[in-house]
Amino acid sequence: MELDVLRLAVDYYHYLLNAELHINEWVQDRLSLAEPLFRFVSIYLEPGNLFNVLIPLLGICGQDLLTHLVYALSLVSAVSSFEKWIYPEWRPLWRLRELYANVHGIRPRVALQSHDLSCETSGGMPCAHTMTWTALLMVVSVHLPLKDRSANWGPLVHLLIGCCTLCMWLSRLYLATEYLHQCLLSTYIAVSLLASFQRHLDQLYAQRRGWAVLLVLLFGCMAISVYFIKLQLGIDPHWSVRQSFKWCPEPTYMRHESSPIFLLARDLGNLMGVALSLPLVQLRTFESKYSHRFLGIGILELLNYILRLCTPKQHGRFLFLAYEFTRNALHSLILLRALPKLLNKIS
Ligand SMILES: O=P(O)(O)OC[C@H]1O[C@@H](O)[C@H](O)[C@@H](O)[C@@H]1O
Repeated sequence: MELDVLRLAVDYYHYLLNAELHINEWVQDRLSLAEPLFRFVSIYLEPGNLFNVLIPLLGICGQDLLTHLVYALSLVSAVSSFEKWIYPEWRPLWRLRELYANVHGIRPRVALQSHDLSCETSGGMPCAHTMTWTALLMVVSVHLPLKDRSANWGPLVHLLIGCCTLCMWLSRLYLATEYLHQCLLSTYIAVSLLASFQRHLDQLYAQRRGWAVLLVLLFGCMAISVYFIKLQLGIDPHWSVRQSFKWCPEPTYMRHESSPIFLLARDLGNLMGVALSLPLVQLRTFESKYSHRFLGIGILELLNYILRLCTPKQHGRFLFLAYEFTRNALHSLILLRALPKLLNKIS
């Protein structure tokens, strides 16, 4: 009986995945005019660019906003990378190609175009672009200097956030990197995470450094355990990378920086930087002049850019991961701890 229910659920899930391919096809057919916008959104608003460009830029407005953004988005992005590592779900293009490759199976009457940006190497669920983008918009909305927030501006701000999020969904659907349910669930997860983050904001800022560092190390150990558990169970930990290699029309479109292990190293690095900078209760209230903030953040991001260019990609996986972990940890540590102290002294 239980087995029948399970089989029914699995069948329904596969049916849903196949049916949803028509949504991607519809978006590609009907909204091709907006392709430049969709490409812009997926390239420039991807999580890596948010951390390296947009968050520091927004951080010029104030330390409180910067601290809130780095802390919340590091958590949200880490959750997304963990989920991708534990259970990498299908992406529409992989699934469609697999269905067509199966000579005995039923082939759906769907045609999807593959783009250079479609060659992602991590799983489809959750959509990291959607999660981090939604979280960023929500944090920024909390800091908008609006009078009478609830009565007049509240609905308008929510409408704006909704439109920007929709634009990200359409971009991912158009590039056939995500299914619609993955976009919807990602927004739901991001909103829920942000809501509970907001509820415990004071405690989170007041956390002790030692505990937080221990927790990040524990997350790291969990990620390594997942790898070995999967090997024990006969599950390929690199399934998503292999799918990408199999179906990407041009291997040079694939990027080291989007592989699941890299994403984990990047996000654990960000989290470690946040953990090392705790407690943040006082630091986030440090005031400084805009011109000083502009200069300080500008110099830091220039150095970060040079370090990114020097990433050792050809000297083995371990060096690459250790470098990325350290660079991201230092980046958030400086943004949250060293920068406010330095600017406060100068101002
Ligand atoms: O999950 P998505 O939205 O398809 O994105 C896949 C990856 O795309 C990369 O460009 C991002 O740097 C990663 O953070 C992200 O995980």
